[in-house]
Amino acid sequence: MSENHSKSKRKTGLEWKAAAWVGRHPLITTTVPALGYAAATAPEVTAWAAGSTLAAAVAWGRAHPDSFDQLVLPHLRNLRRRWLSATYTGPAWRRNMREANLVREHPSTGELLVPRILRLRSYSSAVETVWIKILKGQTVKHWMDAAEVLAACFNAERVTVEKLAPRKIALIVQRREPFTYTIPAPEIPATVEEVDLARVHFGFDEFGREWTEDMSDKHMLVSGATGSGKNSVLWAPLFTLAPMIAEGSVRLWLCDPKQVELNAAAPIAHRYASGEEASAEVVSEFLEDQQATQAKLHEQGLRKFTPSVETPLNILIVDELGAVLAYGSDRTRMMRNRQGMALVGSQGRATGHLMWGAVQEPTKDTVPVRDLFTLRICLRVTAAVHPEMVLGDGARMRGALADEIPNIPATAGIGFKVAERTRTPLRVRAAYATDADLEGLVKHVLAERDGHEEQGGSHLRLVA
Ligand SMILES: Nc1ncnc2c1ncn2[C@@H]1O[C@H](COP(=O)(O)OP(=O)(O)OP(=O)(O)O)[C@@H](O)[C@H]1O
Repeated sequence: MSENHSKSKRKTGLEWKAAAWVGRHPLITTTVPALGYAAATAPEVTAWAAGSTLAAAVAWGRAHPDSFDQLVLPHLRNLRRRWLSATYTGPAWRRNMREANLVREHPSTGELLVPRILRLRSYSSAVETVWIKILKGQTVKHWMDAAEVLAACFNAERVTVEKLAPRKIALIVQRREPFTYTIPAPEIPATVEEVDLARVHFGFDEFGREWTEDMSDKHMLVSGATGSGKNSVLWAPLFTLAPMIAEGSVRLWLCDPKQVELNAAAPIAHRYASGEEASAEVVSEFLEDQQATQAKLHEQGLRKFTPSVETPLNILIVDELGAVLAYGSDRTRMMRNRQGMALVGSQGRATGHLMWGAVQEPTKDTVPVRDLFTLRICLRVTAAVHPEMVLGDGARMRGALADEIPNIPATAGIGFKVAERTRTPLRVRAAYATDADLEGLVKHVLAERDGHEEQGGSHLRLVA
């Protein structure tokens, strides 16, 4: 058979196109007619059922916002974005595709071929991901080149393209930047009793909710390029912990290989090390302390510890993990640090020995103990692979576009964490403590400590 015979100039019949559409959208094509039929035949019953469902949903949302936000809200958001907004529904989608030059005419029938939406998920009010079947002959590059026009058409701040399969891509559409202001340093609780380790204040999330973390047993990793604001994430929780630091039930072990960032906290630290060699000493002392506590708990037949002055919560804070674990000057020392931090990461939680670390490049080569961190925060990074390295597989696809955060001072402290239950990335911003705030924090802790210390003696021992 010749080519001409196999390709008809007639378009596929509308009824077949409609049937294909119905096949692709079974839920909507069964529920809408069913509701229409019910409303026509039994309007009162339908109105009563609709009213009760609405009332139940409102009651649920008010009684238990957490489960409602987790189980119901995402579906409502998907529905609204996909079918009720003028971006992705039939004519609007076709218009947007035409504007972005992503449509084509069928060579023989002249029919307008439009890329097809396969699925949409609105992971938060700020981000949605749209799976698309692209046209034959189109490449990811066509779409990347059109990203700016698409953002304008969708009325979005940014659109990023991910390749999934030869003719399948995902558009990650970021609607808006929720943070246009700097968040001031957290308040210091007045007394130790007011400190809730399960709700340590870090800043705010994209929904305007307070961003708090349970820091009683978390190892925290903060990743971000230079100037992304990693220090603000390390400093913010110290404000909530201040009364415990003053009392001695939280002890800070600081490693400052770059010799600048954590310097201000030296006076309130249990140990402070500046430089690589001293940092290695602190890591090994920290491990010794962990092992001694393990032995003590074992002796007393205890399996769990509660922070107190006698059994304090110890936090090892390493300003630049790379310098301690990967590109420091002494290889043997780095291997010892790796081993030490691996033991802290795997066994420290039971004895109240936690580690918090900041890193610019979150690769396994730089942070071999990466997977041992139980709370991970990804600020602005320099590569598209970094968000996945820090936050886990699929995080970027779900909207953690940390590599797309503009490299400008106004975005410092903005990043993503992953919501524990849903694995959905949450955009957050850390509070920012100015030099004066840090000075105030240190003064406050020292003054409180004086009050606690009739017994005398300094908590600080500098490692030279
Ligand atoms: N949470 C924040 N909110 C607003 N601005 C911030 C925040 N954190 C930092 N900044 C601003 O960004 C600047 C750089 O921050 P910072 O030094 O903490 O970055 P970094 O990631 O630690 O960089 P480096 O790796 O070079 O040490 C700060 O001097 C401050 O002006």
